[in-house]
Amino acid sequence: MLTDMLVPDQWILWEFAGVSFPTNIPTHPLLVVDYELLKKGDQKEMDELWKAATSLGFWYLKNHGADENVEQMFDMGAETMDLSMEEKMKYEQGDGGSSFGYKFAGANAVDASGELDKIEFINIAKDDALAWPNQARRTYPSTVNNRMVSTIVPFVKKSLEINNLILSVFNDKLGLPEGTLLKHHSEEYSASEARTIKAPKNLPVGKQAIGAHTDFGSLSFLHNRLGGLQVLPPGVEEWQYVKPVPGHAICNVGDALALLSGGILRSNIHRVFPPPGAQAAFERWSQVFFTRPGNSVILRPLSDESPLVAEAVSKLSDERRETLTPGVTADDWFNRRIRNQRIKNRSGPETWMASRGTELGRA
Ligand SMILES: O=C(O)CCC(=O)C(=O)O
Ligand SMILES: [Fe+2]
Repeated sequence: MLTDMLVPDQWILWEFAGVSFPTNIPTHPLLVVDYELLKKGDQKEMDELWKAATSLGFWYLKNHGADENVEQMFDMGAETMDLSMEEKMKYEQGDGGSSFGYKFAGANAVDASGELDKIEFINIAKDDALAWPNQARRTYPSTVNNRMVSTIVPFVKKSLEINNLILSVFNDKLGLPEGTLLKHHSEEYSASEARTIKAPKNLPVGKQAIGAHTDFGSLSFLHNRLGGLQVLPPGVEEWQYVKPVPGHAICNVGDALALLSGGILRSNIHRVFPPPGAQAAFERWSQVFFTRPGNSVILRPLSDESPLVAEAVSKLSDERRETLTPGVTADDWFNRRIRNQRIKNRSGPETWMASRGTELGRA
């Protein structure tokens, strides 16, 4: 098993050469999937992707061709975060359960105690990027508008191409009628979005920058440069860092695909800590594209469309089957999770519990 995992002993930092990831902390290797091979329909590569997505639910993706787009997104993010707080707050996502727009650091809880998150981010709806210069969902700061054509639309399109190919591989592996998963993700407005995240430097050691969570949507295409991301792998009691590796995106399955696949695809819990060791002295930037189902898609296992899903569901405990069959729309699922994370909506630990997805038992 270990032979086909990447365990990088030697790697250089993306932007901060000379300040290396500590060697004395627990890390978790990920399988590596080659996007170029996936595109060619390489069977072995598709098997590798399937293995990763059904075991940990996280993998590295190389040869994705998006690095330049990501660097431009970081530039857009820096320009946006440099705006005055007053300006940024004009575009804040608010407490109603929508995630598009700006989120200030401390707007969300990171756990049941109500401790505050440490990151700010800007979320741009896929629907707005694709509708530009028309507005689909909301307005954005000038720093976003100015880079919509040069930076954001290309990043969104590239991310969609990649995540859609991965969806089509999953569609085949699950034995779903051709185009089922794509249809569930591209026929109507959705919560799909690009997110640029900034964590300030010198955060208090041992505090969560982003609380433990499973991702809300279907697929996350993540790019970070400094350590901090941690996963809690199945059967393990210790959180482990995922190393950022040059040229390798980090991809993971979110709750929506776990639900639609009857738990065959794994949505694994993760969180973000301040960068480890000497890396803590730097700002931490990450860039994500989240593919999420169309707003009206009902989240429940696609048993009627796939014997494989039906069989998986038949083997689940009653409790697990219930968790995986919320039977609500993707819009409601997403809105509930976002809304109950917002500290303004908190009445007590129960608000945090109401923000949970498939983490139950592991969070
Ligand atoms: O910043 C990271 O490395 C991960 C971010 C993340 O998990 C998220 O935004 O859902
Ligand atoms: Fe996440």
